[in-house]
This record gives sequence, C-alpha cells and structure tokens, in this order.
Amino acid sequence: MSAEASRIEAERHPGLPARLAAAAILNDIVGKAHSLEDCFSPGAIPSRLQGLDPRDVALTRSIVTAALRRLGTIRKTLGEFLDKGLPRPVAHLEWTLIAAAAQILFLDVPDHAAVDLAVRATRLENKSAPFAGVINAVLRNIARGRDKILEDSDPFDHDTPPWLAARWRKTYGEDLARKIARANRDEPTLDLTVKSDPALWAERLGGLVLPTGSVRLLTHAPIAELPGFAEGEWWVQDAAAALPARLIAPAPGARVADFCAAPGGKAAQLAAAGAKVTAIDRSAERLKRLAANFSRLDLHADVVVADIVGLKAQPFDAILIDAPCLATGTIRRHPDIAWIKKPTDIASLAQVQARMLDKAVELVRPGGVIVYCTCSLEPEEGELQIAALLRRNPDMLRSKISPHEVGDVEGVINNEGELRTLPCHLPADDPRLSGLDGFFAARLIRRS
Ligand SMILES: C[S@@+](CC[C@H](N)C(=O)[O-])C[C@H]1O[C@@H](n2cnc3c(N)ncnc32)[C@H](O)[C@@H]1O
Repeated sequence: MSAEASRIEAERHPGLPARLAAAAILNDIVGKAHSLEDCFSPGAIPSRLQGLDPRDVALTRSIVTAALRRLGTIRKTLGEFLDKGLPRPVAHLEWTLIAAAAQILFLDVPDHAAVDLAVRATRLENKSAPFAGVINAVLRNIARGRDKILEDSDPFDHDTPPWLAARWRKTYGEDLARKIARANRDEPTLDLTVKSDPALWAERLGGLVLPTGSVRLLTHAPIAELPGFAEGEWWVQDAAAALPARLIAPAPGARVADFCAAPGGKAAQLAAAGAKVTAIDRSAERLKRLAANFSRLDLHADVVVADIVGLKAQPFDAILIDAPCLATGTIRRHPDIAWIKKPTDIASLAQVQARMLDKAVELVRPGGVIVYCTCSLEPEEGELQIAALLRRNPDMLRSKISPHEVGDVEGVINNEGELRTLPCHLPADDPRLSGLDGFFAARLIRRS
C-alpha cells in the first residue's frame, strides 16, 4: 500500500493510529532500549505520536504500559500459538501482535476491535500483508483462550525477567520476591506531597492520608486539572520517594545540598521545610523542569549545573544524595525498566554512587548529616554501598532511622536502622490503594 493509501486507511479507522503508535513504541522501548518517559515526552525522537489527539495518546500509553507489565505472559502465549515464529522480514509484526494481545487480555477493548485493527495494520505494508490471516488466527485464539491464559500467568515466573527474578530470590527470599513481582503487576496510585494540611487536600481531592503523610488518590484525571495544582499546593511524588528528604529535618536556614536534584521532588520538600537549598544536577534540561516546578510551588533553591564527582563548594550542614541507579524499585510506575536495564549496568552505577558518597563526606561539615537513597531493590546500590562507605570512612556513623520517622509502616526499617521499602509494602483493604516504590535510604553523621 502506498503512503497516501495508508494515510487514508488510518483516517477511515479512527483507532488505527493509536495501535500503530503503540506497536512502534514497544519496538523502540524493548528493541532499542528507549525509555517509556522519553517515548511519550513532547520532544521524543522518533516521534510516534504526531497527529494523535490527547485521547489517542492516552490509549497508546495504556496499551504500551499494559504490554510492558505483562510482556512475559504475552510472549509466552504468542510462542504457543505461533510455534514457528515470524519470518525475519516481518519480525516487526511481533509488536503488532503484542499490542493487540495486551488489549485483548488486559484492557477494556472489545476483542473484535483489537483483532480487526491489528489485521488492518498488517495490511498497510506490502511485505506484511500476506500475514494478515496468521495475525487474525493467532489473536482469535488468544481471545478464545483468555481465561486459561490469565489463570496460568504468574507474575514472578513469567512477567519478571529471569535475571531480576534470580536476584530478588537471592536477596529477599522466594516468598518476598514473589510478592514484589505480584505488586509490580498492579497499576500504581497517584501520590502527592502537600505543602501543608494533608487532611484538607485529601478531602478536596477525594483521596486519603497515608501514615507517612502523603496523600493517595485513585484518578486518571490530567494532573494539571486537579484542584491545588495551579496554586502550587502539592506535587506528585510516590509516598516512599517522599521519605528520604524527611530524614534530614533541617533547622530553619540550614545549608542543604541536594546532589542529583532534578526534577526536584526531594529538593522541594527540603525548601518547604525551611532549608536554604542548593540543587545540583548534571542535566541542564532536567534542571529546567526543577526550576518550573519551584516556580509553580513558589519555592526557592540555588540551582547549579554540575557533575557531583568534580564538585567544589563550601561545606554544607546536610547533603541528600538521590543517586542514579537501576531503578528496579519503580517498575510499577515504569514497567519499561524491567526490559531495558541489564545486570551489567549495576557495577558502573555502583561506582558512580560510591564516588558521590565520597564527595558528600568531603563536603559535609563536622557534625553534619548525609542521607543517601536510591530507588533500587539491588543491595549493591543500597545496603552494601553504605557498609562499604563506613569501612572506608571511620569518621562516618549511621544515624539509625526510627520507625516513627516513617509513619510506623510495618517492615520498612532493617536491623541497621536503614529504610528499605518494597513494592509490596503498605497493603490496603482495597488492593488498588496498596504499595510503595522500592526505596533504600540510610542516614549518616560525620563525627564532630
Ligand atoms: C533519581 S534522579 C533524581 C530525582 C530527584 N532527586 C527528585 O527527587 O526529583 C537522578 C538524577 O541524577 C542526575 N545525575 C546522574 N549522574 C550525575 C552526576 N554525575 N552528577 C550530577 N547529577 C547526576 C540525573 O541527571 C538525574 O536527574
């Protein structure tokens, strides 16, 4: 089919552009390791969303997210119905199948629409058109076998990459590793950090106040349209991500550095608590987002574009390090992470984290505090990193975190007095309101 004929076909079938975009984005993410956020950002290259209206963009995102959350289950199912696979010249049809299977199995899309649009997408290209019958048959089989497919699907055995499953089993044991995988399957809530009066904002927004002080909502409304956003009364931040900055509890006017500050959720907490914040990040682009967030929130920080490792500055009273990491604690929110990160990434990230910790030890005043955190479930980026720092620096001591400081949430403080939240923590009667991102945090004090 010519490009013009394809355009006309897409116009005649309003759901088609979103399906084409979903298949292309899945290929960009899983095949080429682009991140989910990048693919949906306004400057995405390549842009798959051009010409789509906001409803289609939202549908595309739902399809991609559902497919990534359950990619292992979908691929296993396709393998059963397509035992010889797809010939190399049309291998990209796997993404059309995956996007359609995600709609059939996990979204509220009528089977006939999902199948029909996948078949139409297949017919758009001359080389794939002869496979329209195969695509139709496979997807109809999936629709017929839905109940059994869902019953047999296991979040740990099928939807967690084997290398991550093996790591979590070793670190957390079989039972907890399975609970983490189970929690990663669920759509996360929207958590907000409010400047003040969480009870009032929970009431206005129809949410609830968590024991940690965050406000939790179930909504798919555009964030900017929610009450209080334009007035700068709150910002979006997972409830676990809101804990590390609280551990600093700065005195009014204390000089606090936020190493790796952008886009600024934790820096905003420190500024709102009365600290004089220096927000440092090496990404000028991400710091623009921090500046925009601070302007909306009417907060102030000194913003510095710099690589932490070579940073020169006067000593600080406290330093927060939210180090770059594998981010395996945030798979609920970013299911792409499970498929684009590699075990070999850990060693290089751990090296950068150790250098940032050493820089913080150099730049914190005697008696000052360092809080180190990562949103990783991997001990090399958390517990082991701190144990190694304490071995290297006899001047540094752990300042144990008390359960009371983190809302007495059950099971989140380890024997060393460090914070270790998991996606399966904070269960709720309504399972849709459960869960936390997986965070590690430790608080250290430099001897006077
Ligand atoms: C986990 S994000 C920070 C999130 C932020 N603290 C918040 O709460 O909104 C990690 C940040 O580290 C920054 N980064 C990575 N390596 C860095 C380096 N060597 N020096 C400075 N910033 C770095 C990245 O640009 C990224 O913005």
